[in-house]
Amino acid sequence: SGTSRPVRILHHVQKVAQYGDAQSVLSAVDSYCSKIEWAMNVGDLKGQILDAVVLETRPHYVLELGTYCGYSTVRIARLLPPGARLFSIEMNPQYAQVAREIIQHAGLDAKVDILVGCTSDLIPQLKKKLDIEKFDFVFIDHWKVSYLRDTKLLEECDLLRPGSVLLADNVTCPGAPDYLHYMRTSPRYESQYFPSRLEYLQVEDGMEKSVFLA
Ligand SMILES: O=c1[nH]cnc2c(O)c(F)c(-c3ccc(F)cc3)cc12
Ligand SMILES: [Mg+2]
Repeated sequence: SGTSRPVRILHHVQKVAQYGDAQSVLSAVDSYCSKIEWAMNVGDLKGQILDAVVLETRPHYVLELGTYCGYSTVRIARLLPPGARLFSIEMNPQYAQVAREIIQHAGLDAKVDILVGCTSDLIPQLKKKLDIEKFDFVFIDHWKVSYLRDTKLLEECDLLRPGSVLLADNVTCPGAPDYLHYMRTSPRYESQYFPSRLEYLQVEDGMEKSVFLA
């Protein structure tokens, strides 16, 4: 087929979702991906855990690792107060472009910046580039083998403060065992597992919430 899966998702959103209505954008993605073709969005079940953690954290500065089509970006940004900012890093330029258009359709583009590149290259540049001191909330949803490396990079770049919350998707499926072990044994974090299901399927998955202590 000529188009990519993300482009087909974007076209569905543009066809059925109400412009400026973030919830209708989320519903359009979820209905497309549960009925027509699966895609690696965090989905509605794990999305409800994400919502709860964002509401509880009330973050001003948010970092997302892994944008894909922007589903979780919309999910988070719709809950942010005016003035809060979300920076999302995506290494695939095609994904990033689709995400920008889905985020714009949701009316949330003023709160969101998508940075195209590799997390290991961009994380060390964030303080200088964004004039940001620390992130209050980090959503980790890019590639399981990079979860631990990038978390250590956030620590080394002094981008976390006591109370910063990290939430990681897919810690059970596909799984990030080294990340889980680090978070559950490090004295620098208070970690908690939220069991759930893989997006659009009956397979077990879960999210790990970790609070940086110092
Ligand atoms: O690579 C990923 N990045 C971010 N999120 C993912 C995800 O939520 C998945 F379910 C999956 C996934 C893909 C294939 C499977 F069989 C199971 C899970 C992958 C990712
Ligand atoms: Mg995921």
